[in-house]
Amino acid sequence: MKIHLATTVVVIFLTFYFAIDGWERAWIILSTFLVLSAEMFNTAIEAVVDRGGQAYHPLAELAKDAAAGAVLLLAIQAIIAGITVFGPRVLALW
Ligand SMILES: Nc1ncnc2c1ncn2[C@@H]1O[C@H](COP(=O)(O)OP(=O)(O)OP(=O)(O)O)[C@@H](O)[C@H]1O
Repeated sequence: MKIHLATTVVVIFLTFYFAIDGWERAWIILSTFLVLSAEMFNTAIEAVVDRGGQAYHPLAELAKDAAAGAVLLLAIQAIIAGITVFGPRVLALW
């Protein structure tokens, strides 16, 4: 979660540094906050599962793996958004 929050601060800074606006900024901010939200849901699901006990259970495994998978999918989407929006601008600096 700390890594996600630090990344969010950096990404928002970059949207100002590169003067990104309109739909591109909306897409970047949406992607960032979706990852944060998914991480919070993941944490909530982990807490509920652990509250039920630490013993191995296939449903506990399914719940944790699905929640972690959701975070991974949205993180991949956010990386694609970042590369699409920031990539050409970073390359233009060289
Ligand atoms: N009670 C359980 N029963 C079955 N499998 C479990 C159980 N607890 C954890 N696991 C398996 O271990 C994996 C890691 O679980 P853990 O609770 O350590 O999550 P984590 O992803 O390491 O958490 P964090 O987000 O804090 O890094 C889960 O994705 C799941 O596959």
